[in-house]
Amino acid sequence: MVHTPGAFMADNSFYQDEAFRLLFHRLPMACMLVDHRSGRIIDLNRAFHQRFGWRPELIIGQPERDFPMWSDPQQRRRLHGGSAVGASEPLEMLLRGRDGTIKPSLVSMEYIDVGGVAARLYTVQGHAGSIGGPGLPALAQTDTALEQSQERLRLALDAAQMGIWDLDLGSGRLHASARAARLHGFPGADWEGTLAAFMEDTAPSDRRAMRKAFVAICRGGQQRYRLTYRLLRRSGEPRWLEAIATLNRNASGRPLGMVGTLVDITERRRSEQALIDSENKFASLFQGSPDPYALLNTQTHVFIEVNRSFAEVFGYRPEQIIGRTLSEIGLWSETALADRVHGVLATGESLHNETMDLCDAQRRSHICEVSSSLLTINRQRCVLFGFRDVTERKAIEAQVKHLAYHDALTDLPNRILLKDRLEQHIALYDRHQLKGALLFFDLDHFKHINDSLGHSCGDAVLQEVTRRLAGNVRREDTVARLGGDEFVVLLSGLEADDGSFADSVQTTAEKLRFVLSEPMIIEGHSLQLSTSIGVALIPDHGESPDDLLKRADIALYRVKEAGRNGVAFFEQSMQVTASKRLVVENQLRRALALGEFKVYYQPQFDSLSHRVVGAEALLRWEHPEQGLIGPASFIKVLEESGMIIEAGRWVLAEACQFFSRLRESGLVGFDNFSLSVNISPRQFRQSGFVDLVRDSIGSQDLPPGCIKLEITEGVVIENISDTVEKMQELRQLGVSFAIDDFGTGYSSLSYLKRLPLDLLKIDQSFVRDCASNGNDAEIVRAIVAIARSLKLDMIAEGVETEEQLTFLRGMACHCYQGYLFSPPLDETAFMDLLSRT
Ligand SMILES: Nc1nc2c(ncn2[C@@H]2O[C@@H]3COP(=O)(O)O[C@H]4[C@@H](O)[C@H](n5cnc6c(=O)[nH]c(N)nc65)O[C@@H]4COP(=O)(O)O[C@H]3[C@H]2O)c(=O)[nH]1
Repeated sequence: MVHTPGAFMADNSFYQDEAFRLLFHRLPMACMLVDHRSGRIIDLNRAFHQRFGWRPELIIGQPERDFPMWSDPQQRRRLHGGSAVGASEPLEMLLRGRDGTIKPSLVSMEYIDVGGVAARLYTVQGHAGSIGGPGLPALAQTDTALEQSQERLRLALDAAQMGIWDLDLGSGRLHASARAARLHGFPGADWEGTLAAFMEDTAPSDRRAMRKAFVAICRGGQQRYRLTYRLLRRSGEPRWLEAIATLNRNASGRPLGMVGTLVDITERRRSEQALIDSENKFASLFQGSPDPYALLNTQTHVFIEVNRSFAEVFGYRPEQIIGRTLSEIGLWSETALADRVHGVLATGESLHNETMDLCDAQRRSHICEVSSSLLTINRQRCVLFGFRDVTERKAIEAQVKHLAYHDALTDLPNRILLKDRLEQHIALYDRHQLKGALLFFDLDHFKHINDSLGHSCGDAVLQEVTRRLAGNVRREDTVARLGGDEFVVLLSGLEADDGSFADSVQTTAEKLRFVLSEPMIIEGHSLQLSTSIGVALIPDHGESPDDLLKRADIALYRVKEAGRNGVAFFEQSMQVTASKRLVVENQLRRALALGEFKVYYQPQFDSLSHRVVGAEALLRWEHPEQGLIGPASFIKVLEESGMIIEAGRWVLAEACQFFSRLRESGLVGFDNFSLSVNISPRQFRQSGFVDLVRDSIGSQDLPPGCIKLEITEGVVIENISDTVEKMQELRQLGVSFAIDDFGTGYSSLSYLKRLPLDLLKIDQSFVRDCASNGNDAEIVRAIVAIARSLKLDMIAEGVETEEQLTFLRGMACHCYQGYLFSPPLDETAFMDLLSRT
């Protein structure tokens, strides 16, 4: 390695003591300083350069043994052969100048301590001439030369702000130069007095230490010593002084006196202390940090230090890791990452929160954000690595991402992921002439399970359905849940060439339907599901995910319409029906906006008192071209499209206003007439329904008891507890309830018992043949018995004949509505009828 002087000096940071360097260069004798450990030349002084012509910038950093100055290597070895400590005897040597001349010189070598580092100081004290060169005149030791030399030394000491002193051990008198005296707080010029007087302000503990050291020096063979001590000045801070002294002995080794220098090192101490403080701060930050940290040597790639958190996170004890290399530990298991980190150490490049996969002692993976910075600690260049373990955070992020594309309950792909896969599959099928199918599943009457057995049971059913579907399709197929009880299966990569493609889809769909229909035991309940499946073939039925989903849904709608529990493939005609439905929907929306709806009223007649006791409000559509249309053809569309909410609100308001007009006309009273209004399931479930009823009735100042709400089984089945709660709230206002179509659906007696009902309507489907069909007669009888036992009023609807009425009256059911008495009438006709009866 080639050392440039600048680089070598920078490396020898100990050689930064400005005072020493000044003194070194001002010394009158030629001096050379060598780093004892490396053997490299640290510095040559000015006198050396002048005497031998060697230029410091070419010499500094070179190995001293190769210095061409040594003309005779044996002489050099002799010089080194002396004691390993202290100073060598002066040796006459022949030294070579830069111009090649050989100069006889008196050379001595001394081991000294420079800033805590062992160094060799070569001193050339004089020479007697030169051989083979231009030759210099011999230097006589004249007084003038001595004076000049002393003056130079004084200047050097001044420049280094050093005082000098000497102590005569015989007399105990100490002589201090003016600067040394000033350093001890004595004013004026040179000082002379006793050692005790000079040291008076020295801190007592330091004085004791000095005394001990002095005794040890006198007894031992050591000649030079260095001491630091504090002066406790009355004014201000204590000052730190450093004394470097040489002990003079006589020929028999008895100490005679001492000479030495004195320098104020308070500032140096302060900066040293500041450095220690900063190192302590660094150490406590390093150790106390919750994040793992490791310090590595840039050259050897050895771990110098790791903190507590590092040990905890990566499972190593510090002693298992400190002193070992990066490669030995294998913290970065991936070769590419390890190479990157070796690169960071080599170049000093810094990392900033770079995500890396690391391995702990148990070879477990830790995802960490790694940062690094280059530092110099104890003159060693090292890289500090900081690790933030983000394994958990990354796992959460991955989970959040997973949740965005999966259904939380079943962990199946959700609509977004399904559409994404569908998109990819469509493109793939197109390229490879393959086909696929989209199966849209709806669990028939799943709501019943949720409502009657609770949501946890419903969830368990959905999970079981997931298991069955996933377990009965191929790995390349996708099972997705779109929400609620809607599942989709994407059958992929089917061969397109033979005509049996649709058949095989049909077979798979039937198989899945069968699999789902197998009984399941959920939370102790034995359940059996039936499923409706709508199928869209890819690419036959659509080329985009949205089209395919829509068409599979249309096919599913068809299955539901046909009574559920079946499979239907999409057909173009279904699209036509769906489109027609859409047209009707648009027309209805228009009708609502343009006020084409009307309310008709069908009287309810008490055959016992021969009085009209109420009426049912029935919706009609006055179509501009088709005339008056009954609700049977459009009420379902209103319900499914959600328009029933607005239409229902309008009917309720109309009915209340009509009642108010009837009342004003004096045709009815609050206590002898009630108006029934049909409430659809969707309308009943909407939030704010109770307020809507209260406001509609209140706006006409009607007593709530004159309005009767007719609900169907659909309302009850959806959510019994919510239904009961809402009914009770309205009941408290005074509103009464009738249950329409009782017995036609799934509602059970237990439901009926829980509902706060007032009136039970006998459905016209039972009334129609009650006089001629024994079964229907029995049903009517049973319904009448139930109503009676539950203390409910009764009314029969759809009564068209006297026979029916006679039968009903025989059952003690006297109230009825039907064509026998009157069809539904518009407002005017209804008022006419009232005024006539
Ligand atoms: N065959 C026969 N039918 C008779 C006889 N007497 C009355 N009807 C019809 O029977 C239906 C009785 O109404 P619903 O059972 O509540 O059945 C209603 C009700 O469920 C629903 N509906 C009517 N208006 C509304 C409304 O404003 N809102 C809601 N949500 N549903 C309504 O539409 C259904 C059908 O209503 P409409 O077509 O008006 O049909 C009415 C009425 O015209 C008769 O003697 N023989």
